[in-house]
Amino acid sequence: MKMRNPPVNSLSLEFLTELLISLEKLENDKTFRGIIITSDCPGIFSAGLDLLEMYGRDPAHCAEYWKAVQELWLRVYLSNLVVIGAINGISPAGGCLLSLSCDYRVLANNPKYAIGLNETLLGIIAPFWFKDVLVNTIGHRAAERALQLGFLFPPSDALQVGIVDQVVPEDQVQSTARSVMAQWLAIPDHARQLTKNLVRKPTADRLLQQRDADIQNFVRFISRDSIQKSLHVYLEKLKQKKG
Ligand SMILES: CC/C=C\C/C=C\C/C=C\C/C=C/C(=O)SCCNC(=O)CCNC(=O)[C@H](O)C(C)(C)COP(=O)(O)OP(=O)(O)OC[C@H]1O[C@@H](n2cnc3c(N)ncnc32)[C@H](O)[C@@H]1OP(=O)(O)O
Repeated sequence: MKMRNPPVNSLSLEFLTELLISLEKLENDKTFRGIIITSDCPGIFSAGLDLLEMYGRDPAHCAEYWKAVQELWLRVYLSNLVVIGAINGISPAGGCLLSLSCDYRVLANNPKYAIGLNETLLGIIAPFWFKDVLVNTIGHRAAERALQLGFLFPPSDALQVGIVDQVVPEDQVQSTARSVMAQWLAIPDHARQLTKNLVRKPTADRLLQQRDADIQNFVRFISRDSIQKSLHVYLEKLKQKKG
């Protein structure tokens, strides 16, 4: 699955909906046993959640958006398919969550391709289920530092901390992802799927048990004047960077 939402593969409501529909189709087609998620935007896996879906929007829109974000995460995280991330670009915040929700992550060795939950740098916080997935992946202490400081790990650090499973030369990302897929597909589906569910369900259940409350919390938080101001400042910084 090649993500194509130029210029930066931001996860807008429309793009999330497209991804959800595509994933559902693949899940329902029994001829598919695995997917490799990668990007068609040069140098960018995904810029994460679309800031314009959270800035200057009314509460109803924010609620609809957050529901779609939850939905995509649950679908990827709990997918019965083998999901491999072929991460061929930078993947901050929501882009990192998407990567972390794969069963295996292969990152291209380019110092620009940083990965991490950088929410605090935007003046916002990573929701508890983003945090849970990071803690599950790199452990409590490393996650505590990474989350507070908004670390974006370059490939060598990403491998060391375990946020990705493999770092390979850029031209080998897709072929490596395909070899990894072959290894994973050698395992009988029912055994692998039940095991995946056993490991991941408790984390997913934490959100499933309070989805509506999570949406309300998000809407309340994102609608605060101070948070809207932080988003404004961050968006201005992105604009000014262009010069
Ligand atoms: C109680 C608590 C309850 C709940 C929790 C509450 C809140 C938490 C909510 C959400 C968590 C947030 C998760 C996220 O994912 S936030 C997004 C994080 N993403 C980033 O920080 C990346 C920002 N982008 C960049 O750093 C660069 O754009 C990038 C390195 C990806 C690419 O750089 P490049 O130089 O190639 O392109 P740019 O010129 O910077 O960008 C082109 C164009 O795209 C716009 N852009 C970039 N990123 C985003 C984005 N994430 N959303 C929307 N738009 C984006 C950028 O502004 C440019 O636009 P334009 O100037 O109009 O061309």
